[in-house]
Amino acid sequence: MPSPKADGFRAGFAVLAGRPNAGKSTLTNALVGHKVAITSAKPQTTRHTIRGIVHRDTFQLVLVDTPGLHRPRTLLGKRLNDLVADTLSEVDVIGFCLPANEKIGPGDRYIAAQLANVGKQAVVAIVTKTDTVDRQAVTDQLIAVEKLGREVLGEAGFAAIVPVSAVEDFQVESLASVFSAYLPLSPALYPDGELTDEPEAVMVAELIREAALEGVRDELPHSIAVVVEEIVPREGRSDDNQLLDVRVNLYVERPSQKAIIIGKGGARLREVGTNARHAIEALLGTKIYLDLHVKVAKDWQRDPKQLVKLGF
Ligand SMILES: Nc1nc2c(ncn2[C@@H]2O[C@H](COP(=O)(O)OP(=O)(O)OP(=O)(O)O)[C@@H](O)[C@H]2O)c(=O)[nH]1
Repeated sequence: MPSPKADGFRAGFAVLAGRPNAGKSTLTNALVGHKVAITSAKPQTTRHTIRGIVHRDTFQLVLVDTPGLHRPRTLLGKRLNDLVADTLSEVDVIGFCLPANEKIGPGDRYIAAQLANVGKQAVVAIVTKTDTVDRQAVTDQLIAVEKLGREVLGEAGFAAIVPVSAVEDFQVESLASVFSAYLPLSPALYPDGELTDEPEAVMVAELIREAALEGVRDELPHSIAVVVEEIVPREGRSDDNQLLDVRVNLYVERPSQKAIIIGKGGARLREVGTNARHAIEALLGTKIYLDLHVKVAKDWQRDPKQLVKLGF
């Protein structure tokens, strides 16, 4: 591996924006490739969650996520808009995902307008899922995206427009190099080392906690503890088809809180599981099977024995 201090090395943060289903997670997986090395649980800025790290010989791109960006319906008006703009201003480049197979809609325009507010960051438009449509449709979408860029960002428009297919690995590497051009000259921010179990489990726990609190933060402010029991490779799988079994217990203090987490007929817990699984797969760059259980540990916040058991 070349020295991270080599001349010309660039490192920094990028966020993938875009409405739900635009292909952000799949693209994150494709960019990150297989294993991700994470040795520190906390990114430099605690307002972001790391989704994955792209290590290359000449640059290191840290893909982060920003709460509130993708879900306009949960935004609390201007204050949260400001927060999103504020948080986004800490990344070096923004990728804005627009699927090739769907017309640009109000959700896309809403996010585009938010990105326009951020100010100085380059916004790279990414036309995703190009494998789902024919060439002409990709061309038409590129033209529509160009027009959107000029509408929301002024004459200069988007910094670049890159068509990609994460599924067919079309232009994924080109996109990584386009991003790298906007990163500052800097040594690598995270070591390209071995994955150690402990920080990996911390990150996984954080992603599950975040998914479990989504939408119920007011009802369950500090009443959730997440314990990752084990992360083990499933036996008998080939190297290019690995699966990790991730076993997790989620502790709440009261049965009423357990009911909130689980939701009607288990619907909410299934959603939590799916969201957490996507995030963890993007982080680890490999498929996982998430075995998630909710348990009541009475008054764990006040009980030192429980706290020790829960890893505090
Ligand atoms: N054919 C094809 N399908 C894709 C591609 N990228 C994503 N998809 C599919 O599109 C759907 C949504 O992709 P995700 O990556 O989950 O989208 P997302 O933007 O992360 O969605 P949210 O998590 O809801 O915000 C999934 O069913 C993917 O399999 C692609 O390049 N080609």
